[in-house]
Amino acid sequence: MPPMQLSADLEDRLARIGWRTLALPDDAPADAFPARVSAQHRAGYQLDDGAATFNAQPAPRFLKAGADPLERPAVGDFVLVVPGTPPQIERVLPRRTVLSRAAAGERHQRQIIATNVDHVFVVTGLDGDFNPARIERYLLLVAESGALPVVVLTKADQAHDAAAAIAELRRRVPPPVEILAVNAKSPDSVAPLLAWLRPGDSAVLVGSSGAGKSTLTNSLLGQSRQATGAVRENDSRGRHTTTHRALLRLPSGGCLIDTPGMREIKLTGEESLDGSQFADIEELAQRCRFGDCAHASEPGCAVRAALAEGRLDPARWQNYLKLRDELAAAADSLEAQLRRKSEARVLTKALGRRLNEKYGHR
Ligand SMILES: Nc1nc2c(ncn2[C@@H]2O[C@H](COP(=O)(O)OP(=O)(O)OP(=O)(O)O)[C@@H](O)[C@H]2O)c(=O)[nH]1
Ligand SMILES: [Zn+2]
Repeated sequence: MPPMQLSADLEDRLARIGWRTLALPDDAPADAFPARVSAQHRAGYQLDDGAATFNAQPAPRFLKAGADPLERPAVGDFVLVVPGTPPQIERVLPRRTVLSRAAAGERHQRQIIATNVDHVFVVTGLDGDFNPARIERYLLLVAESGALPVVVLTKADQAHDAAAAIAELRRRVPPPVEILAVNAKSPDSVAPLLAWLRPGDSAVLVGSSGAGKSTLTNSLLGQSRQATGAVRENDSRGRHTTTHRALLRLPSGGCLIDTPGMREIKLTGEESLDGSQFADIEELAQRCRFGDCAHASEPGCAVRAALAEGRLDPARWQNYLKLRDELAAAADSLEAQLRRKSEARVLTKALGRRLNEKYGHR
C-alpha cells in the first residue's frame, strides 16, 4: 500500500472498526483501501471504512460456481476495496477468528456467523428460553472459533429464581467461562459488558429469537451514549435501529455484531472437545482403569466415580455424550464431503491430462 494510506487519520479510522494490525499485503492494488463488512444483503455488502458506511459488490470470482462459500466476504471481515461504481471487494484479509456452524440441511455445509470477533456473547433468557444444554452446544462452536465466550443471561428481572439458574449453569460450565445475569432493558445492568467492548474490541451476539439480543444492543448503545455524552456522530445516519447481522460501532469504542435468532445450532464437525469447556471430562475419562472404558459397569471407572461423588453433574455428562456422538457424525460427514471434493478435483485434472495428450498443448 502507498504510504499515504498509513496516515494517522487512517489509523484513527481503522481503530474505530476494530482493526488490529496495519500489515497490508504488498501486492494489493495501489488504489485499494481497507474497510470492514458491516452487513450482508441479498444485493451486496455494506462496508464501514471507519468514517462512513457504503455499499459494495464482491469481485466476480467470489460468486463463481464452485467458489468456496467460506472464502466469500462475511460480516466482520476486513476487506480491501477498490473504488468504483459500485466499489468492489477485491480481497478478504486474513481472519483472526471465525465463528461458524453447519447450515441447516443435510449436507453439512459450513456457514459463517461472524469473523474477527474477540468475544462471543451467548445470550439466553432466564425464562422459558433457559436451557443449559443449548448453551453447552454454543460453547462448543465458540471454542472452535478462536474467540472467547461470555454467557449472558437476560431477563434476570423476570426470573423466578435467577440465583438457582446461575448455580445450575455454573455446575455445567466451569470457569474461566464468565456467566453474567442482566436485565437487558437496563443500561446500568448491561454496563459490565462494556469491559469487552473497548476501542479495538469486537464481539458478536448469538442466541435464539427473543433472547434479548436487540434489547441488549440498544442498551449498550444507550449506556455508552450517556456515559460519553459528546459522541453523537452516528445519530444522523439512523444507526440505532437494529439491523440483523450487522456490525455496529458502539460509542464505547468497540464493535458489536447482532445476529438473527438461531433455531438450529448444528456442529460443523471441526469442533474439538478437548479444547472446549468439556476438557475436564475428556481428562477424567482418561483416568479410567481400562483404556476402552465404556463408563457403564467396568471396575475402576473414573467417570462413574465422579458421578457418584457428585463431582460431575449427570445432566452435563449426558449432554457431553450426546454432543460427542453428534460431533463424530458431523466429522464423518465433513470428511466424506471433503473427499468427494478432492476426488472431483483429481478427476478434472486427469481429464485435462488426457485431453492434453490427445490434442497436444492448449
Ligand atoms: N423484562 C425484560 N425483558 C426483556 C429482557 N431482554 C429482552 N426482553 C424482552 O424480550 C423480547 C425479545 O427481545 P429481543 O431483544 O427482541 O430479542 P432478540 O434476541 O433480538 O430476538 P430476535 O431479534 O428474534 O433474534 C422483547 O419484548 C424485549 O423487551 C430483559 O432482560 N428483561
Ligand atoms: Zn470409565
